[in-house]
Amino acid sequence: MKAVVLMNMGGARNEKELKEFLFNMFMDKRIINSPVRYILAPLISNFRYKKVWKNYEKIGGSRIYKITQNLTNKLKNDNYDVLYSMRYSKPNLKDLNLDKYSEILFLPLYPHYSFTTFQSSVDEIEELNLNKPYKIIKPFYKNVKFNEIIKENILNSINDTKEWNLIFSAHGLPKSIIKKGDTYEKEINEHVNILKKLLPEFKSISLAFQSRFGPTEWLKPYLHEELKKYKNENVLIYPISFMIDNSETDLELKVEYAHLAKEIGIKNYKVVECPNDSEKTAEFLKELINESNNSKS
Ligand SMILES: C=CC1=C(C)c2cc3[nH]c(cc4nc(cc5[nH]c(cc1n2)c(C)c5CCC(=O)O)C(CCC(=O)O)=C4C)c(C)c3C=C
Ligand SMILES: [Fe+2]
Ligand SMILES: [Fe+2]
Repeated sequence: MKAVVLMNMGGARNEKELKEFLFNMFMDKRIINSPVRYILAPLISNFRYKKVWKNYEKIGGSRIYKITQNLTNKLKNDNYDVLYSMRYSKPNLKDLNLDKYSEILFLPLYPHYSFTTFQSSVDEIEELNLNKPYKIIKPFYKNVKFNEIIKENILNSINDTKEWNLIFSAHGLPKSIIKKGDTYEKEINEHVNILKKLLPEFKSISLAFQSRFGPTEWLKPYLHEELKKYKNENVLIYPISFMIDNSETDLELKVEYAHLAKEIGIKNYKVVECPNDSEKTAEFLKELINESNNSKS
């Protein structure tokens, strides 16, 4: 029997899970590539989780689990089992009982490559030392079906596109990681260009980066700076880095940046849903899985 494993970052449904998530994230060499992580991971997780959980409570915890579980159920069929794993929270890949499968197809749910996301998932797969055939589906931001879903979600959120300024909000990344050869920024720019060509006319279309963390320089423009340009205007945000809604979209974009938008005097501020567990997303992923199962390498 074959298995397909959906892989995602993880998230927090309670305080304990948040502490674990933060600890595991900052212990990942793809996030902090120096032994200083052995000091920073316990420090950041211990000092941050209580304060951050107060914010997570506003959204009742992360939706990443529920949606990933629904998507997993929708993909189930007679030809292969479908499972999911989370990089920084349970179940981790090593917790799944993969021994019983003859072949495995891994599907990291990241549309773009980054050392910190896709490559970190590859690390996790390699650590399993599997002695059976397996494949890993590559980032899929160029996929036509995927981009049709994004287009549809954007257009279903508003009526007159010419009245709205569309901002693609990408999760940020430290510039130091890009300098080491991470292609994330390049792929995000390419993705924005693909989507621009598919979309009708908006008042404006731009790209900004959310979630800067710590004192170093991250990819720019920062979303909080970009928003300042739109006093008395309508702003529609599309969270371009994510397949599935999570605290970065439900809390950061829909609560925290929404609050900032109000302070700035933005007229209307809306955030588009991610592809999530819709029928169309399940169809798209089934196609991606079938293409991969039928390909040689
Ligand atoms: C050094 C810090 C971080 C890097 C680099 C980073 C990259 C990165 N993250 C995502 C997706 C998600 N991140 C999420 C939460 C989250 N991310 C960081 C830090 C970095 N992310 C922190 C500290 C947190 C926790 C929240 C907080 O304390 O502010 C999540 C959400 C999890 C959830 O609970 O729902 C996702 C998803 C991407 C795609 C990415 C690089 C491209
Ligand atoms: Fe993050
Ligand atoms: Fe964030």
